[in-house]
This record gives sequence, C-alpha cells and structure tokens, in this order.
Amino acid sequence: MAAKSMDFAMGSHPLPSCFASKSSKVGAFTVRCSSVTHPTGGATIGERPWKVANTRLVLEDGSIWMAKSFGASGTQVGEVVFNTSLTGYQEILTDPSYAGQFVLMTNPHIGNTGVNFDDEESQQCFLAGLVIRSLSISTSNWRCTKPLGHYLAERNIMGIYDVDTRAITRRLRQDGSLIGVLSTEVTKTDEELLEMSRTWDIVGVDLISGVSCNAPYEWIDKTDSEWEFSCNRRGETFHVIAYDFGIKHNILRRLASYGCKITVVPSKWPASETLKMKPDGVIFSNGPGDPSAVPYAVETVKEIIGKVPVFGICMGHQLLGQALGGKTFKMKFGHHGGNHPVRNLRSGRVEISAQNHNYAVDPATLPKGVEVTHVNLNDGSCAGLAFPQLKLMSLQYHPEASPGPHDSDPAFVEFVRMMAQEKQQA
Ligand SMILES: NC(=O)CC[C@H](N)C(=O)O
Repeated sequence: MAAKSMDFAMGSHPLPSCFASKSSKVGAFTVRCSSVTHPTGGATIGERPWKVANTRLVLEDGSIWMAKSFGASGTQVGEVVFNTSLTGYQEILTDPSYAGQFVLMTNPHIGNTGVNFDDEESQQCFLAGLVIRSLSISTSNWRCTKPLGHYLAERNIMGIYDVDTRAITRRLRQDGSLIGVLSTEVTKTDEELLEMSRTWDIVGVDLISGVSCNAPYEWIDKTDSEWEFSCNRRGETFHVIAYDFGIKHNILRRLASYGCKITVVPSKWPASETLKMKPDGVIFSNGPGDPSAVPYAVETVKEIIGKVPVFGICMGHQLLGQALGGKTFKMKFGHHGGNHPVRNLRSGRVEISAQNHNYAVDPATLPKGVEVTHVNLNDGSCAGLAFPQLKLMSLQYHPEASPGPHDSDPAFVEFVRMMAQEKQQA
C-alpha cells in the first residue's frame, strides 16, 4: 500500500481534497496537489456554506477526494465511470446497465430539473452512486415531482457533490476505469476503504441476474404521443420476445411505437420456451457488467439465432458477438454519453449516438460472414454487427437513446422490416 500518500491524507485532518499521481493502478505515489477545496470545505455562495465535506471517495489508486453527501449515507463500493451527457441524469440513474458503477457526470450542474415519473428507464436505481460537481440548490421544471436528493435518499443511493469531477475524469481517461469506495462513515479508516476498493472487482461477475425481471410480462406502452417522432401507422403487429438483461423501458416503448406486441422474459428464460411461443422476433437487451461472465446467456442466444430475426442492443450485441464465436474485451474507460459519432458502414451515414458500455466485441475474433456494420469514430471500435443469413443485427450503442439523440432510431425500423420479410416468406 502507498503509505506516503495515506500518511499525507490522514495526517491532514480535516482531510483536504488531495490527489496523488501514479503511472499504474498500484505502486508508489507522489502527491501532486495538496488542496483544491476552499478553506470552508469547498462551500461557495449559494451552496449551503454551513455544510462541509463529510464524505470520502477513495479510489483504488490511493487518491482520496473529499466531497459533500446527498441522497443516502453509508459506505458503497463500485467502479467509477464518467458520463458526458449534458441532460438526462434521471434516465442515467435508472439505466440498469450501471449496476455496480458510480456514474460521474462531466456536466457540472446537476439536479436543476428535479425528477419525474415519466423519465424512469426502470423501476429501480441499480447504480452504486452518483458523483457530481455542483448540486442545484433549486429545481425548476413543469414535470418535476421531487428534488434529486430526496429521490436518491428514498432509493438508498449515495450521491456526492462539490468534488473536482474534471480532475477525476482526467485520471480515469489516463489510467482507465478505477474502483472506488464512497463513505460517509467516520469510523472507517482511509486504509479500510482503500483495502475495500482494492479487493472488490467487477470483472468476471454476472450482474444481469440481479437486475432482470423474475417472471415474463407483457409490455404495451408506446412513446407518449406528446414526444412521438416516428411510428408505424400501417397497423401491422409483430410479436417480439424481449430478453431482460436489464432492459431500458425506452427500448420497449420504441418497439411498441413501431407496432410490436412485446413479451418481456427473464435473463434465464429457456430458449426452447421462447421458440415455443413462435415470436416474430427476439430482442437481446442491454445489461450491466462483464459479457464474458454470463455463458448461460450466450448459450440461450446460440439456440435462438438463425430461427427467428434477432436484434441485440449493447449487452445483447456483446452476447451475439460471443454466440457467433467472437470474444469481448474490457475497454480502458468505456463509452458513456450522448455524443458519440458512429459511422453506419452500409449507408456511410454518421449517427450521433447514446452510449453506455465498458466492454466491446473484438471484430478480429469474429468468423467469416459476420459483417461489422457500424464503427465508433472516436476510437474505431466495433459498434454494430449483422449476419443476414441468420437474420441477425446488433448495435453496441443505444438506438432508444433516453437520454440522447434520436439519430439511431431507424434501427428499430430495420428490425421490424426484417420481421416483416420473414413473415412474408413463411
Ligand atoms: N449498456 C449495456 O448493455 C452495457 C453492456 C456491458 N455491461 C458493458 O459495460 O459493456
């Protein structure tokens, strides 16, 4: 353990917001900056100056970040990722794919629109916690039903503010995603928290079974007419089975808007049962964690592909990649935001997309015949696959957006077209 840095942090109580630099995740520390907080504990005018830093975010690299707590209190471990979306914090908070992760918002001002029932992407918040720069002291939105802090407290989710989110983001970009521990508990020592962060891991863990539904259910809600921008007016209906690996509601709403009647099934729902229901198509949803840690889901996908048209989204795309014989790998810090350019290699069109993933399919491991249809223009990673003979398409990102731009919504139309063609040929 890095005694030098810890001595520094512990010997300076009340702890200044300090950060240490190091070239790898473990090893010697050098203190780069001793204090970045205001002497009052970071309070500035209008930000409740009586409230001083009462929370530590301890990263596995040994850095300790002092912050103020909102939402729940306690101690929580998770992987820290940064999200560059400018809006949509509530959709992000309710995206089950963030299970096990702290989401750090790079947009500095969060909470100004409060929360409302309509923007939920799932019934629960599964993320480890929220890290923000500045918590809005008031909410102003006609749809707001409660302030963000109350919402997080009710759902037992920890949040921190008044922390240098830019500095943490730069660290994550340089060193890669880091495990962190958030704690409001003064009885826990820095060493204990650091130890927690260094002994916990998210790689190799099945997180989808913890967020999936327990039993099948029907979904009927379309995108609300007030927000609708594209839908199926021809009256055709398609029965779609949606595997819930942590499915976002907007995937279901968009499918319903395009005329699908949807049955959502749990992550471990047998492929044989799905095929017995004779669906027109199957969706493999988004979901949290390491796609190589859920071989049972890959097996299910293998049994279904080739028999009905399928569409994989994010985790679903990664499962399809593996079912086709490919491998996934962990990216340095992943993609989380609403501003990622992706090129559709078939049309040449560039879509600005919503993304949330830490893993990707390695296209070099895919067998012949699998077509890479989309590429992320920021880093060249694989963003979409197709295998027309198997009636298969997948995207690494989020055509349902929520939050994010709607450029990729036509992917749902493509899936519906695939089902319509299959129906005609039958
Ligand atoms: N949104 C998702 O489905 C995320 C997929 C996977 N958990 C990843 O991080 O890559």
